[in-house]
Amino acid sequence: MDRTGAPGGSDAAGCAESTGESGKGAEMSPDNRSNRRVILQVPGSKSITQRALTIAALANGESLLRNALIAEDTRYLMKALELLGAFIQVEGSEIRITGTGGRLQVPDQRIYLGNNGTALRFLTTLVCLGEGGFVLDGSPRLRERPVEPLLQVLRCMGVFIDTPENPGCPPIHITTRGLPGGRAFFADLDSSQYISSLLISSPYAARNVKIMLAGRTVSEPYIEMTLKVMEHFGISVGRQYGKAFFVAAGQSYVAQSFDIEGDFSSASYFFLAAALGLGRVQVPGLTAESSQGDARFLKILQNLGCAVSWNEKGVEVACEKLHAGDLILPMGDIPDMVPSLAVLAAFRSGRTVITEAAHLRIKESNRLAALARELSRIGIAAQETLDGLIIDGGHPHGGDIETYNDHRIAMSFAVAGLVVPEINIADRDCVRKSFPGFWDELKKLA
Ligand SMILES: O=C(O)C1=C[C@@H](OP(=O)(O)O)[C@@H](O)[C@H](O)C1
Ligand SMILES: C=C(OP(=O)(O)O)C(=O)O
Repeated sequence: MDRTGAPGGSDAAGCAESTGESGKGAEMSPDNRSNRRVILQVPGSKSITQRALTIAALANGESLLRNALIAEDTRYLMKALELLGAFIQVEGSEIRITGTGGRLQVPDQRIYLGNNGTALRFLTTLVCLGEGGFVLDGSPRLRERPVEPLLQVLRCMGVFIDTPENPGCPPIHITTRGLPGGRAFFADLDSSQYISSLLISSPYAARNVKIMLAGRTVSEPYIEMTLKVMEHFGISVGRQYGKAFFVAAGQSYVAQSFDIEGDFSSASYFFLAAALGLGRVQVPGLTAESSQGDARFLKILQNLGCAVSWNEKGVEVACEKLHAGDLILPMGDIPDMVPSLAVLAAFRSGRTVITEAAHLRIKESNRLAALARELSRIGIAAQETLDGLIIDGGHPHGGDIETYNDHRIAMSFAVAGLVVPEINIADRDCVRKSFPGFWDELKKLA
């Protein structure tokens, strides 16, 4: 299936159409809010910040990251990288980081990562570059998030790894004398982060690394993003048809200045607001040529009738009326967009079938279960399937929303709360993971 989402493409397989009366658009903006222009700021991309931090921590010399995300996840990662020997200074959204040159310090404590899945996966390979014993650990939820496919590959290369408390999950005990390198096979993965992790640290392995992918790989745009950030810091990776990657041994990253673009995942909540008729939303700092796969959410909105326009500052999204009708949307490549899409589906006339999204079960919460349950709390029929959700749009009403300590559940339902009175988010603070300023920005739409 074509997943480009280009207008006229088959991104939205099904039979969406503009019905004139039955769409919810008219009801969504009873007070003509859809015409006002609201400028909303988003922080730097979480995924790019975490790649740049990890790579800069391996580089020789001082890197400067501008417009970095400073939030709970990146703070946990920075603390971890400091324990491993990097020197880091934060001023506003700028991070100066002096790398280790790949010579890691062995911390005298476990490395605690909260619920930062990306950092857990990235550091699992990175600590293998050291000499000694390392323990990676995190919150109770992180202790349920799997790393086993990556551990198997690292064990095959000769690293000693133990997960004494929960098989394949943190705490991860790693005893190492450097990353030996060699061949790595992955099949039918539930996270792209294993591949990004191996790619990032492979230049420092003792031998060349060849990564081969068989079967299904999820969240593929994140692998491209990894390659792009590696390239920025001076390392290019050989590849064959997107299914094999080759990293030559004996290389090192070169410290760089790096401007980090705005975060499309964070911006999706404001795009959602525009789609629900809450204003012409402008988000500066985003680029149409982004390596962030989540930019595809805009294509989905366009296919549903929203107007998306770009200028040199960023993007503007506006929506008079959403197309009604049944849709099938495969979301395997952009899992973080599913909460935003699910809330949109709740307000749209017709059935939305979200597929290829089984990996949402291993995120900050089991997002498929969480979304089905919370949508039903606001009166929307939503059913979990093997690999996604079936949502029948309708007329959401108020309700108390449980967040499961998941920032994306909180932020997507918060936007629903701007359309429908009395949607109360139980734990507002959980947005600190990726977007501490979220509530202040959202106020501009209220
Ligand atoms: O590499 C990354 O920065 C990420 C990859 C995705 O995870 P999976 O590859 O585990 O789906 C995404 O959900 C996560 O928020 C960030
Ligand atoms: C899944 C996410 O992050 P991570 O895997 O890094 O915890 C997310 O931010 O939605």
